[in-house]
Amino acid sequence: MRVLVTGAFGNIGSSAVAQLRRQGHEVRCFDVPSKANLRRARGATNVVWADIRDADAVQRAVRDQDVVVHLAGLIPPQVAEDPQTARDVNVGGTGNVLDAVARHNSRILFASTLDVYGPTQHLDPPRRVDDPVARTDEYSGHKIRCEELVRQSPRPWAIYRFADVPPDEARRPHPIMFAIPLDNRIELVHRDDAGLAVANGVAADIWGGTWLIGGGPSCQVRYRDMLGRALDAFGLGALPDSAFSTEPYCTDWLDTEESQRVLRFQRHSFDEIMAYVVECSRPALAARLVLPLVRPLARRRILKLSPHF
Ligand SMILES: O=c1ccn([C@@H]2O[C@H](COP(=O)(O)OP(=O)(O)O[C@H]3O[C@H](CO)[C@@H](O)[C@H](O)[C@H]3O)[C@@H](O)[C@H]2O)c(=O)[nH]1
Repeated sequence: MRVLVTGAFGNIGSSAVAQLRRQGHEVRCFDVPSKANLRRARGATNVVWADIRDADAVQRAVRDQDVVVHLAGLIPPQVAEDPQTARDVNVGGTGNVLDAVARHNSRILFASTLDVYGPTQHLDPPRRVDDPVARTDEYSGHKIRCEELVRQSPRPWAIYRFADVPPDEARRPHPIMFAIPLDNRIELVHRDDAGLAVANGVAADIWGGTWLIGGGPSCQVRYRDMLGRALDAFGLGALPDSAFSTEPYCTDWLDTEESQRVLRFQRHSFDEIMAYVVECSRPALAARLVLPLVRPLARRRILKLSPHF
């Protein structure tokens, strides 16, 4: 199949592209020429460097494509930094893709998120596809609006709601890490499993459906487990509970039984995901050697990001 992937050099995108190509699909990559993307794209072929807000560029890229995997978008915490731009990219960009898909008789696989459920810790897990959605911030509002637009498409569509997909490079410390209560349920999915779900999906019977993409029961943990594992790996040790919010936050465990049955993508456990994350973000040897010396300073700098501490 000919598959256009927007946001092709992002976290999920780069894994999806590799696995689509491995499965024999003809992949065209669409992304913005940011420094990070140009670095990731070294040696890549069939690349369209353009902005998803550019309707003409999107039309040209979608022509002749059987499926569009639409991943291009801004995610938290960047969304909050410039909400108007984020809206133009996330909602406006999706509108451009939907227009092009309709014009060129293609299909759309749209990337959404479990954030659309809002805070759900007061409910029994897991979250299911038919649970109600609730806008709690800009990002969830964008994705809920995009899901509505996608469902109105005259062409075949599918929506993937992704759990947390840790990237293959260190997440910079940011105040958002303190916004999640430590006992919040959270589900992870390995980026290669997320990419495999995309690759397996384009030729599967997913159309007209919404699919939950999490790592499955072995990846359902508490935020405390996930963060603790990462902090320990860097020799930073646990941070005080009082640094973390107690306000409900939108992460939860997902019912992935049906998506796993159809997409066969869950290949990594929580332990394997965290080992991968630690490996990818491991500081250079020199930095590791001085880490014990700067540990108190590093902890203080991270804790300074907490509005609760
Ligand atoms: O103005 C912009 C901003 C970003 N991007 C691209 O969008 C992609 C975003 O990827 P990344 O930031 O690594 O996030 P992912 O974790 O891969 O996010 C995917 O999964 C999220 C749900 O977890 C979805 O919200 C996103 O749309 C989808 O790309 C990258 O290729 C960016 O270059 C654009 O094309 N235009």
